Amino acid sequence: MTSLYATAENRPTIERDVVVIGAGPAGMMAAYTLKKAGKSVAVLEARPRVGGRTWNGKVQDASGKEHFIEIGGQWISPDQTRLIDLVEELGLTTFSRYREGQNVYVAPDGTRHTYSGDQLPVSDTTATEIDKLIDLLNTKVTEMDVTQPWAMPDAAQLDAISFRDWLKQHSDDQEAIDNVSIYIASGMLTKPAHTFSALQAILMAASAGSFSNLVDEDFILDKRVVGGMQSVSLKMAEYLGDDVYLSSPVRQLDWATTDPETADALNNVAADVRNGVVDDGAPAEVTAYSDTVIVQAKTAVLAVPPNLYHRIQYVPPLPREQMVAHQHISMGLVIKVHAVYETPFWRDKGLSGTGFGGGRMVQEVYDNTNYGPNLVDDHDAENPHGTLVSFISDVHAETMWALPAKERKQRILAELAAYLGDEALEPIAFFLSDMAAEEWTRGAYATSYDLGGLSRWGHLQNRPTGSIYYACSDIAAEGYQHVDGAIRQGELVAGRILERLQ
Ligand SMILES: Cc1cc2nc3c(=O)[nH]c(=O)nc-3n(C[C@H](O)[C@H](O)[C@H](O)COP(=O)(O)OP(=O)(O)OC[C@H]3O[C@@H](n4cnc5c(N)ncnc54)[C@H](O)[C@@H]3O)c2cc1C
Repeated sequence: MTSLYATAENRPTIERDVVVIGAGPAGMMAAYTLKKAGKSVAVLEARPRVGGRTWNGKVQDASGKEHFIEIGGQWISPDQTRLIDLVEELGLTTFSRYREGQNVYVAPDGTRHTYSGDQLPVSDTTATEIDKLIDLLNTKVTEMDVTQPWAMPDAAQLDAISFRDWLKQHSDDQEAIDNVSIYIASGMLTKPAHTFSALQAILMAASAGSFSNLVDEDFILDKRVVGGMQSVSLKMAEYLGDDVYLSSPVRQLDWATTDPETADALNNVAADVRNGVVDDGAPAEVTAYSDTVIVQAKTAVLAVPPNLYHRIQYVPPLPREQMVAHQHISMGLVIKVHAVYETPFWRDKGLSGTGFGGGRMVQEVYDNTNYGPNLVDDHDAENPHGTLVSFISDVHAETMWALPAKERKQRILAELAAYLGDEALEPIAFFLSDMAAEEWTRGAYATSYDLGGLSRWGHLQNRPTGSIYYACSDIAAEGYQHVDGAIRQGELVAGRILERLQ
């Protein structure tokens, strides 16, 4: 079969052992591991940069000074050991998030309370309910094998009930539910708690080791990479050199021959791969057609988020179960808010910059001041600036994008002021990360299944299709939806491919 992409002229055709599609942390790690093991690779990346959802960015203040920000993923937690080791191997260093002083809690009635430690300053009854829900979730985590959540004995039941309704089954304290819910709904999956299942929520917690780890912001938001998380992919790109092809979206992937037995002459249906491909994962001939280069290889790594699988035309089409499953995976939605101030004024007031408020538009805020210097081009100089980061998830994000820019900014800054005081109303620079507007991502932070989808189709997500291997943080076990998960996935598929290419 031919198509526009297969027949377009003026592109070189190259041959490699493996073609990697997507230069996010997962694709880069796969290519880096394969090349170190002596295999030839080509990485085809749609964007004009590597790093995917990790992105070292800048924002300008009124005087023209540029301040460093991380538009995408940035934090590393202590359990994310594969990423921690890689950061060291690549010669990068990390620094800790500022967390000295009191945290702030804004209660449902709008009252503001300061506190220290993990325990939110709520009533004793609500505190007991929160502890009960956390214990329940921790128990469910111990029952789950994070590499196969669908195999949990009650997987189907847990996947048939929304996380919100599951919490409601176990508590009637709305403040407790809101404050437990934020760690997974707005805080991680960035979808409303009624749109994903309890099983999906338990997977999120299990992938971080326990639900308690998600609640502990000192754990989950522990460290950042000096110079930004995108540096991890940039360093691997240095090693890969000319093997990375930027601005090269893959439009078509030829991966198998059709199965003549499935042709239906009576209804004029051409042969397809409905019977599946025997020996999935075995090397075969694949051809990836991108805008700048055509790569012929023995195997392909599809390292793009699952919501974008359908952007590629597969020849022949993928087997029916994959085509069905992929329709039930979607991106969450979150705005990452960056506000830069003359100084980290909250520190002078004895505040850490950390704030929580379950049910509010801005449910979490943190001190995100950079390591040492904050200016993009002034790496050695000390400077006084401070940065806050906060997040606006799902329906709240939609509400914000519907507003005129000026009103949107005022509404968001008023939320920051509710936590840290009126000084928050006057940033010198302000930026909203909007990965939903990025054609090659289309949301944030990551993808998850519809209600019922994980137990039904999860078992397919890591299984190769013919000679196509899948790698992405969104189908990871440990480190699910995080850079660590992407790195683990890249390394895992590289290992499997190396075994098959022997
Ligand atoms: C705002 C935000 C904040 C986050 N915060 C954190 C955090 O603090 N800590 C953390 O660990 N994680 C965080 N994450 C998640 C983390 O960034 C992702 O889990 C990680 O980047 C996923 O890596 P990946 O390689 O699997 O996918 P991606 O990073 O999405 O990379 C996929 C790549 O594939 C490319 N691509 C897509 N389609 C094609 C095609 N057809 N042809 C060629 N290339 C294609 C894309 O351009 C992209 O470069 C955050 C994410 C966002 C968006």
